[in-house]
Amino acid sequence: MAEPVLELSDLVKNFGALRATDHVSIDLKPGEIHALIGPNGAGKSTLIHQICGTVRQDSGTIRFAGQDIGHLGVAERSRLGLGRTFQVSSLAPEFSALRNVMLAVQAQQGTSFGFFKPVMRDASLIDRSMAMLKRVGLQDRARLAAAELSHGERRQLEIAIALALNSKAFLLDEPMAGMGPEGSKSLTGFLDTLRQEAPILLVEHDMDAVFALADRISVLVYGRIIATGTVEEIRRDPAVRAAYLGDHA
Ligand SMILES: Nc1ncnc2c1ncn2[C@@H]1O[C@H](COP(=O)(O)OP(=O)(O)OP(=O)(O)O)[C@@H](O)[C@H]1O
Repeated sequence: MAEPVLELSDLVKNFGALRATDHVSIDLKPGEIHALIGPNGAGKSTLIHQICGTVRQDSGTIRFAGQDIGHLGVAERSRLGLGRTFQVSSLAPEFSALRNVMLAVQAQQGTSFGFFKPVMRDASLIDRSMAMLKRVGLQDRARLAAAELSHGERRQLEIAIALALNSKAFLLDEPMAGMGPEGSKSLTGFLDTLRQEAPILLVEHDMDAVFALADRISVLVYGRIIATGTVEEIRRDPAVRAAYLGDHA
């Protein structure tokens, strides 16, 4: 059995009297898409934030690529290869798609805003960033400002950035949100190929996408994992049906 790329053990996070993460243990194995589903306010985003370091856990451990990362900052985790996209976009809206990718790569390399090598003249950086835009199908939109891209294209751009950062795992927080049926369908197809690059922890409410993509699903309710299993196991699970899936199953 392959070692997990990412492993959360007994993670706890309280916001005052509210326990948002209640002894959560899940892992992400090479090549898989592990979906995290659950009702609004169940604690899915809080969990993603703990993995990438924007929220610090009260107790429990987070192992990534063979090391304990629970004490590391956001930038260090990103440098180790944790690629993430958020519900709220982290793109620079006035910069071109290409420049957004280039800045992310530069920041990761720790060479940001060098005086001696202006970013837009760094040919190898441009080539690498263009290759990533091509990978997500945005090569013809490279010169447009991020603000001019459609919602779906901005999501693709965030994934291009995660790819450019040589991510060893992708954390995707509701990538289908705000997409029409066509957009969701094409993103589902894309995510299916993305798993070849690195495994994906996918927070998603779109159950069609989850059922189409997930190798395993974990169900979070009031901060606790109530079940982890294959699509079929989760669809059949009476506790999951009662707490979340209902008619979706
Ligand atoms: N910084 C914070 N301070 C206090 N409470 C918070 C904070 N962040 C989240 N919470 C609370 O923690 C709980 C879990 O929220 P979280 O956003 O993680 O849920 P979610 O499963 O991602 O929901 P959704 O599906 O709506 O995105 C909620 O009750 C929320 O109000």
